[in-house]
Amino acid sequence: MVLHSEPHPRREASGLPFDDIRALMARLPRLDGEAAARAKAREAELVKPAGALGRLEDIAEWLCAWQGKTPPTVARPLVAIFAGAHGVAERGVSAYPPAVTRQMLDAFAGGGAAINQICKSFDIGLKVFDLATERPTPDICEQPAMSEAECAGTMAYGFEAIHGGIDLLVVGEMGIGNTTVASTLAHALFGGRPEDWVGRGTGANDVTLGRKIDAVATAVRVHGPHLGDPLEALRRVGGREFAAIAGAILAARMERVPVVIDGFVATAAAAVLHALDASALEHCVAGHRSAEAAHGRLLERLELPPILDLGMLGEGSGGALAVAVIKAACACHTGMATFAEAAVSNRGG
Ligand SMILES: Cc1cc2ncn([C@H]3O[C@H](COP(=O)(O)O)[C@@H](O)[C@H]3O)c2cc1C
Ligand SMILES: O=C(O)c1cccnc1
Repeated sequence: MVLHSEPHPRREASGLPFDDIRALMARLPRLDGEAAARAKAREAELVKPAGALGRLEDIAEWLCAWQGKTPPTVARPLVAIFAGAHGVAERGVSAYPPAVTRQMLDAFAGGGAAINQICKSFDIGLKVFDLATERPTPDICEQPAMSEAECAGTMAYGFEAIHGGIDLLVVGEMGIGNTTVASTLAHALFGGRPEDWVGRGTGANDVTLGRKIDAVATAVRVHGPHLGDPLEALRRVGGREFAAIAGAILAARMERVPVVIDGFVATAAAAVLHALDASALEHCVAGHRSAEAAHGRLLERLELPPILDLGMLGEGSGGALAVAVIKAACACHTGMATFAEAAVSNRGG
């Protein structure tokens, strides 16, 4: 496991750092249609009834389309966990105290967290990005979480997730209180009522749940007039791990690295890119639908059906487990014999 710490907004000197992000968003690469067509044709030849591998066939095609090659590979998958700390957590919006975030960073480094075991089980790399967790972002109910420079700089820091020649990226997170932030972002981006987007996170009781709903409603009211721009929403009612995840997904798109989105929190970060450009998540799959009810709602809005539905809670864990399915899809697509090679009679009609 590799631990990275402290993001540095690199663009303090620049006038409008979001312009750089918008410039990237204006030139998103598209999928490789020829690779996708080759993959589809091969699926039809493999020794199985047509469509018998179900969604695995779509996944293999998606990998080829975004990696721009047939056969695809899942030889160097990576889970990137972005850790952030949130001023809003001081409002008592989580079942756990804010100190747990840094304690979990130690657990990741020591190999004792759930995500360590899942990565080990399926030979997945793990990098943890500590986004200044000793310095929580201001309470979003009172102030913006980040300046524009810090937000854009943290997105740029997220770009580093794809360095090192990876062929599949899982985006995950750690940050006590961040389901409240995710709910606020979702409410800011999609409207509705605060309670539509709020759930129990790590196990909030009814009192804590009430505080979560209040916090979401307050933050959206305080920043209301500015939330029409998704990047403004990200910097005002988001947090550092949200910015870094959005940046990592964007960098992966530019480099044609397919992405697996983990739970509710990672999906809320991804939703910012989707709000900027509805095609921005075409290189992504949802690895897992978490126990948070609002996650399902968000995935429906983004038209991202989850691969798994196991009631897991963040840390990249559900996304990492989905890598096992994606590896199997890749192995079948690559290693299976065709009807001709296996000398099995193809169907007559
Ligand atoms: C020990 C522990 C390990 C975790 N791993 C992920 N989360 C998950 O819970 C947090 C968000 O939930 P809330 O908004 O209710 O605080 C995030 O850190 C998330 O990844 C954890 C939470 C805890 C307590
Ligand atoms: O789905 C998630 O990301 C999630 C849900 C609950 C708690 N922490 C994270």
